[in-house]
Amino acid sequence: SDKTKSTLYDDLGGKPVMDKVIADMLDLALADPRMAPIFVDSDMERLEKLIIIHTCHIADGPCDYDGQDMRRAHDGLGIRTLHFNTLVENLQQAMDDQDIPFRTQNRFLARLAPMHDDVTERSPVPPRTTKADSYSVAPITRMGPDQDPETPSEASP
Ligand code: HEM
Repeated sequence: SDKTKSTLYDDLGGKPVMDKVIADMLDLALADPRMAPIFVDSDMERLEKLIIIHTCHIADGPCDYDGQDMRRAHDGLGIRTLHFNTLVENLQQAMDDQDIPFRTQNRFLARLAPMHDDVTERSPVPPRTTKADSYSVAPITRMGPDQDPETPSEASP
């Protein structure tokens, strides 16, 4: 590879800028009451370090992320598309604050967007229990019109 060509990580401003961007992104997320509950059980110091290494790796910086894969890391946290989009907004705000050009921001966001499905969960579909289901099925199968106790048949004494 061409060592004289800058990486996306370089274009984003390298470690001094990106460490600050990630710290600010997490501060913004924790300050948002829709986001904070998702982080309650997390060691934020550890998480910040891992995300700094991971984002550096994603942006072709000089870092090797060997932590959990994204699906496993986020499993069971209840993260929805709303949370994903909010964190992206927090990240954009943090990058704006460091005067990272939009063009460069978008190159980075384009590498994060495909992780949406690994990070988020869909809401479970509730079982379909309507009044119509129980009324139309249960009485008819349990007894026919002849056995209706309210209308004794002609044959009964
Ligand atoms: C592209 C999007 C995302 C990336 C690249 C990413 C990256 C990471 C990384 C590298 C870790 C550490 C994994 C480990 O513990 O080994 C992590 C954990 C975590 N992420 Fe994300 N994340 C993303 C989206 C989100 C979103 C949208 C939320 C919620 C708003 C979130 C909340 C968390 C939490 C709470 C943990 C820590 C879980 C724990 O304490 O074990 N992440 N993420």
